[in-house]
Amino acid sequence: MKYETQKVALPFFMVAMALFALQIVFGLLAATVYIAPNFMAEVMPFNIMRVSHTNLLIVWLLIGFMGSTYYLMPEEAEREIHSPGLAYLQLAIFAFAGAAALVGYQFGIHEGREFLEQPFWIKVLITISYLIFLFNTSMTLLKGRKTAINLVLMLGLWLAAVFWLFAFYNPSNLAVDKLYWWWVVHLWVEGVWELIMASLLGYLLIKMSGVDREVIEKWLYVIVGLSLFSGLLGTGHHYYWIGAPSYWQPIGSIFSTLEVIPFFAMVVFAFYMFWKGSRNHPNKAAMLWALGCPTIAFFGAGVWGFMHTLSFINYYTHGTQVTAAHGHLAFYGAYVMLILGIITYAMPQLRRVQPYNQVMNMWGFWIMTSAMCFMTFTLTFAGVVQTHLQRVLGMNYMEVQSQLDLFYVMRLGSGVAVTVAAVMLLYSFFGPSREQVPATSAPLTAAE
Ligand code: HEM
Ligand code: HEM
Ligand SMILES: [Fe+2]
Repeated sequence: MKYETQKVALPFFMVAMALFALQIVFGLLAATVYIAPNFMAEVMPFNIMRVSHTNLLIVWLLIGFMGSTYYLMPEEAEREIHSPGLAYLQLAIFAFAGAAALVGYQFGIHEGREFLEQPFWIKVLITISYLIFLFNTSMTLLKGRKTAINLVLMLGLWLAAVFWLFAFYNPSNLAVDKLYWWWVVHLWVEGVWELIMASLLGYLLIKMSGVDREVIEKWLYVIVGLSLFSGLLGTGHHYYWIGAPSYWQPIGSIFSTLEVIPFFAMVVFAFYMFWKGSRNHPNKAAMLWALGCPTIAFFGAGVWGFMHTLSFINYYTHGTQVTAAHGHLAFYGAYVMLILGIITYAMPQLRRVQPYNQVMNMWGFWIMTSAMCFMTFTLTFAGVVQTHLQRVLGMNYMEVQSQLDLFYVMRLGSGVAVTVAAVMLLYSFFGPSREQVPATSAPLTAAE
């Protein structure tokens, strides 16, 4: 760690991981309801488990993005963070807002609108915290060195704030409501968050592969261009059945198909850099995440997204378990693995015990990734059966659900495996350090 204020990232990573653990707990509860419908019905209805699960995911990913930004910004900008005090303050506000939302949900206080259920005043707190974060990191950037990595990262973070503003606009006409709802939900994960993903991956690749910055920067600009070009009009794949004009059928189908390209480019980018790179970085676990993230993102977002993105296919699959399968693998590959990778890379340096508990971390990687893939397969099979029975044969929804029990049991089983892997990862991040720096490994240079 070259700069003192990089350590600001540590509490962000700790809070993010605590919320990740909670997210998984709510996922397990919701998955149990699928098998035993009355499970906890009196204490916590399914919709509350679900909203807690999805909101915790988004909140911890955002906190993870913030921590990652604080971690890399000093190295990229070659100066200390503008104000560490502001960083701790905005984390406290954000964590308080997230916790208040979560507690409120348990009492049934929410505004509906999937993912944007937070009550108005909590949205305001989130906005304040995020603006402090943007101010703090932008000031650091403005006064320091500008690189493609920190510029693209900040662009992604700023654009995320711009689209977040549409969360405050909730028209009473349901069709118009949905139209703008997707400006947050789709344009984040299939637009501006991709800029965050590409730049954070670029950072890991520069650090670990030793490839020239110029090469990485060129790729970065291409990926940014491709993401925005395809992702903006790709929103049309959510406008098929909400009362929007019919020209969205071809526009949505064509542009969302193009969305696969930036995800593919990121896989090629990562493997090519490691293949070209000369450096033998000691943190093998972080390398595994840096390669695994774009790979699983390509399958989850690219392949599983394409599966149901053409309007004449989506006509049948819309809102079935196929969607849930895609939602899980895409979020996991693109954003969960990204943050886990950054933490795997940064933690040994933040704790000054480089590298450590790598074997445990890599087991966590393989178990969690296989379990998420297995969960995706079970939900995909469930979705295909559901689509056929419900949308082709016209069977009643609940009757169809009773045919899908086996898949739901297997989904819960893979959820248990994810939980085991999460415990291993948390131990590898925060537990006592096991491994010493092997004498033969490359010495840590300032470039680490
Ligand atoms: C990392 C990137 C992505 C993430 C995190 C993601 C996540 C999600 C989630 C959570 C949903 C469900 C939304 C809801 O109705 O509540 C969804 C829907 C959808 N996604 Fe993605 N997605 C990503 C990329 C893509 C890509 C690249 C494509 C196309 C190639 C795609 C195609 C779709 C389609 C067509 C739907 C609507 C499904 C339906 O009609 O029920 N997604 N996505
Ligand atoms: C890190 C991994 C995980 C991520 C990124 C994730 C993400 C998501 C997302 C985005 C949704 C909304 C899906 C949609 O609207 O289509 C969702 C719903 C859900 N997740 Fe997860 N999840 C994860 C882990 C788990 C685990 C371990 C379980 C437990 C088995 C689980 C069980 C569920 C259930 C039951 C739902 C509700 C599905 C429904 O409404 O039908 N998730 N998750
Ligand atoms: Fe989308």
